[in-house]
Amino acid sequence: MPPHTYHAPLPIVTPQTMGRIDAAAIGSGIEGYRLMLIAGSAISACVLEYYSEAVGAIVLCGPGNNGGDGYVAARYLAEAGMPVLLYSSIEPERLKGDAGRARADWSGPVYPLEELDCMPGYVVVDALFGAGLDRPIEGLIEETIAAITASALPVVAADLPSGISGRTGQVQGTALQAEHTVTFAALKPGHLLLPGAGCSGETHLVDIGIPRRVIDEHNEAMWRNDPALWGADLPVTGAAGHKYTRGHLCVFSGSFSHTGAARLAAHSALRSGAGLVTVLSPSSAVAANASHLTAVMLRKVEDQSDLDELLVDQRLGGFVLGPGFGIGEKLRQFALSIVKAGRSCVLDADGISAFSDGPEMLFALCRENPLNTVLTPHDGEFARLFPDLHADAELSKVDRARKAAERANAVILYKGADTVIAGPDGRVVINNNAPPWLATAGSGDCLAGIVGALLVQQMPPFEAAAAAAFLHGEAGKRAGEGLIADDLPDAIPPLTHYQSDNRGRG
Ligand SMILES: NC(=O)C1=CN([C@@H]2O[C@H](COP(=O)(O)OP(=O)(O)OC[C@H]3O[C@@H](n4cnc5c(N)ncnc54)[C@H](OP(=O)(O)O)[C@@H]3O)[C@@H](O)[C@H]2O)[C@@H](O)CC1
Ligand SMILES: Nc1ncnc2c1ncn2[C@@H]1O[C@H](COP(=O)(O)OP(=O)(O)O)[C@@H](O)[C@H]1O
Ligand SMILES: [K+]
Repeated sequence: MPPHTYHAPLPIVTPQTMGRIDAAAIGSGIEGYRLMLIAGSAISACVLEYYSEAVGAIVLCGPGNNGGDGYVAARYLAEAGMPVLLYSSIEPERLKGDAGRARADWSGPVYPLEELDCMPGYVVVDALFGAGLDRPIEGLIEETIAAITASALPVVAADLPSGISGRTGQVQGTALQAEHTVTFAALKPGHLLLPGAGCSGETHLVDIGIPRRVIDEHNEAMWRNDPALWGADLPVTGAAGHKYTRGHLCVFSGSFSHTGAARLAAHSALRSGAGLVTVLSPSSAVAANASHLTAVMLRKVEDQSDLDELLVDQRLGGFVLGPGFGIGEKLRQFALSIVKAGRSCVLDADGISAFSDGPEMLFALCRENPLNTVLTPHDGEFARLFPDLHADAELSKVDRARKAAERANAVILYKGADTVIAGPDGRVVINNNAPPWLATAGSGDCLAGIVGALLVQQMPPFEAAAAAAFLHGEAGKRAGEGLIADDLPDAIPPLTHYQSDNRGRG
């Protein structure tokens, strides 16, 4: 793809903000049509790079500037010698502004969309809708998308696959499935959130001449997860360090038949640099845990008085509570006393579900002890803790995570193939390095352990959660397809791979 790309961390902006960025760039003297020419040339470059053997290109142009990109791409493809068939969803004379100019510069025929023939061997350029899609697709365009989908012709999308909301990643009526999406100036949430991420195929971000300064001025405190965001906050093990300077994490085990989750988290925490990790086990499970643990330590914690005794030791910097623990009053009391004691706390799995019927006390304690707590819900757990946010169809996953973090006064690591991490201060990252085979039992327990390990090593919680999601994804890639959760801890890459200076932080 073209050499014009931005350095990490990559900002993500909603289409609405992208419109403001376009306007600001144009207002500062950059010609709008010039931006469109570069956008169209990047689309044609993508087609030529990946589909040089295609019989020709079918270019579908819509009613706005996305259609304008299509006309420009069509012209460059034709100039490169590729046969082009261009179809328009409106009478071409109705195109205005830059799109009208792009149409005027296209000297080939324009066919009405009704005449589309999905001939084998062609590649489709989708320039129907981009940032301006604002309602469900229906009628002729819906039929067109169905015909292209049925034909299985490869699709290169301009900016966004038509039908995908750039703001939410949701399908508006129907959507095209692209193999490549060429987008401009900044990623949109729809490229990274499901199902948009899946429909986008491989996304190429192209610098069309809008200065990074202009993009940064409009930043929405949202980035694609990248070490440039948190590499400078990773713990550094100095030569004079010892195990206590690397932090001591405690992981609560469940009862006799629910002990594996805690051990996965504990093992992952050690591999993520925690100096010491102790599994806290009820008496019924001490023997089961003892028979499986070596480097990880073990201590009996049966009831609140055992925990209170433990909390006196200030070196125990953080706790992972929830995996395999069981839902009930005991969990709630444990969680509240840890947060109250000002210790770092990762609440995962049952640690989240246990508060379904009344999270207010937890949230209030988190407000009193800010920057201590990370909640790691998957979608079902999120729905239990934040049912109103989950049910609000207007909200994107980013909006939901952001509102939840603000309400809970805690960092929310909202898991899934499109994991979103949000801080109570409004910062958001979307993680996109996780391979699909991470969806395996126990994988989330490992993630909770990584978060806990980074917290006890004094990493700020938003950065710790973002780094943990990234390390978890990398571990999944290193372990490879077919992994089981037992493989993950040993596949966690060394933190030093990602350490950096403060260059990219927003
Ligand atoms: N200089 C720049 O700004 C640059 C912009 N660039 C490009 O511009 C794109 C944004 O352009 P855009 O704002 O014109 O929006 P776009 O996606 O073409 O669609 C808007 C049209 O669609 C219509 N419409 C909406 N939903 C509909 C539906 N369901 N069914 C039917 N119609 C529907 C809506 O109609 P209306 O609501 O007015 O009836 C309107 O006419 C951006 O994605 C990028 O590709 C690049 O060239 C770089 C420089
Ligand atoms: N399709 C997917 N692609 C990539 N990662 C995924 C996918 N589905 C789930 N994950 C990740 O796998 C982990 C599963 O965690 P979780 O749902 O808590 O499972 P468990 O409780 O069995 O450990 C999460 O980190 C989640 O983000
Ligand atoms: K498009």
